Amino acid sequence: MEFEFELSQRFFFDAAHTLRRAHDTASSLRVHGHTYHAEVSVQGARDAATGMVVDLAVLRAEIETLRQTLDHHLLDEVPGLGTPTLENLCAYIATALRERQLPVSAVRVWREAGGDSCRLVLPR
Ligand SMILES: Nc1nc2c(c(=O)[nH]1)N=C([C@H](O)[C@H](O)COP(=O)(O)OP(=O)(O)OP(=O)(O)O)CN2
Ligand SMILES: [Zn+2]
Repeated sequence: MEFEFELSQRFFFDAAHTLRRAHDTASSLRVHGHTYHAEVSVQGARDAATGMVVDLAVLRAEIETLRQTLDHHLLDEVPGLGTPTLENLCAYIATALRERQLPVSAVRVWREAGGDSCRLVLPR
């Protein structure tokens, strides 16, 4: 029987943004920062030779490359992100890593301070 595994790695980044929205706009409109936390999950069967779904060192290296496009950036100006919401951050991270041929199954992004969290589950 072939098992399916899910590996996950976490990272964080500090970034600024503004957020235009109908509700409670004053503070959100000013440029301000957050510490964002993210967790990327990859899913699949083991490679018979390596016993791995994907080498965690490879995943970590790809995440670090991606992280550099977000950390200490003004998210409003990050190409391809769109409005800097948690949803768009999840989609941005998932898209970037899938483009690197990683079998991403889910991405979660959250902010500890306000308790906000968003999880994106991708179809297989
Ligand atoms: N569907 C979504 N709704 C909202 C999002 C989101 O990402 N998806 N984000 C926000 C705000 O960014 C969030 O409420 C935090 O408020 P913000 O003005 O950005 O910063 P604060 O300092 O007020 O929040 P802290 O988390 O306490 O730093 C709203 N809706
Ligand atoms: Zn904010």
